[in-house]
Amino acid sequence: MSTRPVCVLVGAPGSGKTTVGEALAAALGVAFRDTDTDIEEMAGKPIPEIFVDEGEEHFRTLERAAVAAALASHPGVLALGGGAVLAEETRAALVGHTVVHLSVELPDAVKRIGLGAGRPLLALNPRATLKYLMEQRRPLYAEVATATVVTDGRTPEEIAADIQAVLKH
Ligand SMILES: Nc1ncnc2c1ncn2[C@@H]1O[C@H](COP(=O)(O)OP(=O)(O)O)[C@@H](O)[C@H]1O
Ligand SMILES: O=C(O)C1=C[C@@H](OP(=O)(O)O)[C@@H](O)[C@H](O)C1
Ligand SMILES: [Mg+2]
Repeated sequence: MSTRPVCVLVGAPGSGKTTVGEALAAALGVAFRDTDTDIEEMAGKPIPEIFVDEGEEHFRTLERAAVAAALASHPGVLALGGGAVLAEETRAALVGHTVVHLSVELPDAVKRIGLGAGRPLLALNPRATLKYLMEQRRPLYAEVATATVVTDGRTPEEIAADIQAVLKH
């Protein structure tokens, strides 16, 4: 059996990578993995605590390692954290994989994220920070994606069905 993910999900915080990834994996009958969960297991603490105790740079180091490990070993659906594509090493590692960009515009992302609970980068001024992050990262998501699926105004199940259609092509 292949050890490559059937699909890697990238996109901004609030695009639904974790939620849609779980629905997609269930629909396909494969395992779901989220690098944020792997990082929390590696560090032995939740992501906000990693940011407080060791800082973002350390989180990014763990994230590069978690993504590389999962790309090499996870045969199911893989969701990355929204900032994983900031690393050139990770963008290079994604070449050759089936990478779906879940796109979301600011209004839906803000509604879904709320006050940014559990997302340390969005703890202060979530709307303005999210706007900045989305503008900074949009070209990076486009660079790594082999397909883009629009999520605004759609349910996770509808989005998962769209991704399944993409995977059949
Ligand atoms: N298509 C959607 N429509 C409405 N709410 C959604 C949708 N996708 C995700 N959500 C909600 O938005 C929040 C963030 O979703 P999540 O899957 O954690 O996004 P990501 O992993 O991309 O940051 C969660 O509360 C989730 O229930
Ligand atoms: O955008 C980011 O830099 C981050 C997004 C989060 O994942 P989600 O995109 O799943 O929220 C998580 O990896 C961490 O809080 C940093
Ligand atoms: Mg997530």
